[in-house]
Amino acid sequence: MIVFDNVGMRYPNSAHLFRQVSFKIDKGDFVLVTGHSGVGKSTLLKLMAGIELPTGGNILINQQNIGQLHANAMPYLRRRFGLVFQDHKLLYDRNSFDNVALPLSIQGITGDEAARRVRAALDKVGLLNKEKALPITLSGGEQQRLAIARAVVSRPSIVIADEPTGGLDKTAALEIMQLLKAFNDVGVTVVIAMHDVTQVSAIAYRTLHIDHQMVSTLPAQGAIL
Ligand SMILES: Nc1ncnc2c1ncn2[C@@H]1O[C@H](COP(=O)(O)OP(=O)(O)OP(=O)(O)O)[C@@H](O)[C@H]1O
Repeated sequence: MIVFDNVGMRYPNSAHLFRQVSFKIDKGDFVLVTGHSGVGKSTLLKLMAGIELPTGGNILINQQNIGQLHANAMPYLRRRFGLVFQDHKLLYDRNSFDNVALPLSIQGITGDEAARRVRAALDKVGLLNKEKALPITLSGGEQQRLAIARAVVSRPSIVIADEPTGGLDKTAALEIMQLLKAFNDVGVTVVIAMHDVTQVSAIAYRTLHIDHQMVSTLPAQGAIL
């Protein structure tokens, strides 16, 4: 569970992005973070994942206050999260298999166990037949699916995706959303930042809308696929 309790955030030498923001995301929720460009969607996701720390208030991840965590504990917290960025952050000199294996090798998981988990993740995103392909040879949608495989290979309980459908056509965008929904259907909490929600109207979700330094919670919208 993710709890924001009176959270404030301002970058150095900048105005406040948020003031006294409070909300709760329950385990298994499927949440969209919406708002216009520059309003702070990416920052909100970074705060959730402990990549940025708030300048006020408290953020709790599964009852742990991340502001009070020892620096040594941060890597363990981050393992709960699978992160998907709009620009993929793939390694373009490594093939698909190696890209997905990377988070496992950082955790010391190698050999047969790693190979089994990498192939299971590639299979889930429909890229098992592309394990030897370099990312540059994949389409935009396939690269994004590869980034999702890399994000879920460590079996995170929360997947955070920043504009995961950016730059994709409607069909590829819907595929990505269905994929994220499939992980959500087996219990993974999914939080997605998205400025254009019209692409995903067929998916049920809760919305956190950011406007004027405030975050409001809107009820579920759309219909189940
Ligand atoms: N590391 C940083 N240091 C200083 N300012 C930052 C930093 N990161 C973001 N900002 C500023 O904070 C504001 C919010 O940025 P953020 O990326 O969170 O917005 P966003 O809603 O995700 O935007 P977009 O939809 O365009 O991606 C912007 O004005 C941005 O310039």
